[in-house]
Amino acid sequence: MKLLSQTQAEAQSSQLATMARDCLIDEARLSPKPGLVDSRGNGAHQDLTLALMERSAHSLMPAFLALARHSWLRPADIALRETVGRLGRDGEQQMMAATGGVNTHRGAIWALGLLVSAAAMHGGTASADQLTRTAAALASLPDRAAPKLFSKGLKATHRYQVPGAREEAQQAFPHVMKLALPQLLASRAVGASENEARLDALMAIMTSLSDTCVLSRAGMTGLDAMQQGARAVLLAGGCRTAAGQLALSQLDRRMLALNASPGGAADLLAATLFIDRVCSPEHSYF
Ligand SMILES: CC(C)(COP(=O)(O)OP(=O)(O)OC[C@H]1O[C@@H](n2cnc3c(N)ncnc32)[C@H](O)[C@@H]1O)[C@@H](O)C(=O)NCCC(=O)NCCS
Ligand SMILES: Nc1ncnc2c1ncn2[C@@H]1O[C@H](COP(=O)(O)OP(=O)(O)OP(=O)(O)O)[C@@H](O)[C@H]1O
Repeated sequence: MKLLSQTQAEAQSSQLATMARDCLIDEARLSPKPGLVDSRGNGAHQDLTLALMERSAHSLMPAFLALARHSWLRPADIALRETVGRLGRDGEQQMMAATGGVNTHRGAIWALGLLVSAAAMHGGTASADQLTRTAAALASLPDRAAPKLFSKGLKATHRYQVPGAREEAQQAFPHVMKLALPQLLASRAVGASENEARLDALMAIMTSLSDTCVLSRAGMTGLDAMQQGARAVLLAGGCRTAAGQLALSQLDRRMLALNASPGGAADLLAATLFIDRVCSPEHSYF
């Protein structure tokens, strides 16, 4: 009996890690995304390519697998928070080794890492609400081993007095739960293709996120351009309409002109796709 449940835990952990990796690849390939790396090219980035993003996503499989295994049926306590912190930092090192020192997925490791852990903590049976609340509980606990780094993201949150990646997780991913997932479902329901529905979900995040990637490179001007441009796409009817596609290409040009890239929004789209997949009733795993 014990052996059977161990085998199940192992198989399900492996499935969670595979889903997290696939969501990163789906996000990276999704096109056309404003300012971001996609199947068309490098967006506003000098040091990133689609091939590098995909290599990075593959390099993160062991980290996601370790996160799922160590979190399996565990409660949200400081011991688990510290384990997850260590495994997340190991994942960052694996990413850096795979990319020759380029930050391809730091924010994504944080968001997806917490969600993979949360799914494993629930042993596979969780709603989107439960998943994000459990991830938030974990993200809100202190990690004594966390290095005191003054990152670009922290600098932007202090300078502009806005929430960043930590707060998004600690507040149970409001941009995923209140904006992206409802938009993904609404766009699918009106007949958008899967590609268009995902782009609409990305737009929904961009209407409101204080994306510290954009703030660091292009300040408040860049953030305003991102939020207003994304609203214009959705107001025009979203990416399945000709007007929405025109607004999207205008937003893309504007982001490139400002050297802005909404990496935080891209991470939260990957998180949205992960929750959509994990909580899908068609998913045989749950
Ligand atoms: C919390 C993290 C993301 C650091 O955030 P910080 O804002 O200090 O720094 P940094 O600029 O390096 O990275 C922020 C990244 O988050 C993403 N992001 C930017 N803005 C936002 C936002 N508003 N909401 C969500 N994500 C965002 C972007 O990808 C950005 O590059 C993370 O690297 C971290 O501290 N990890 C520690 C390891 C850990 O505890 N892991 C546990 C889960 S695996
Ligand atoms: N498709 C994508 N294109 C670009 N960035 C992405 C994409 N998907 C996710 N990201 C996120 O964006 C972040 C990278 O953004 P960025 O390059 O602005 O960060 P940086 O390396 O800290 O800053 P800079 O490039 O300004 O030196 C990563 O942490 C990653 O998680």
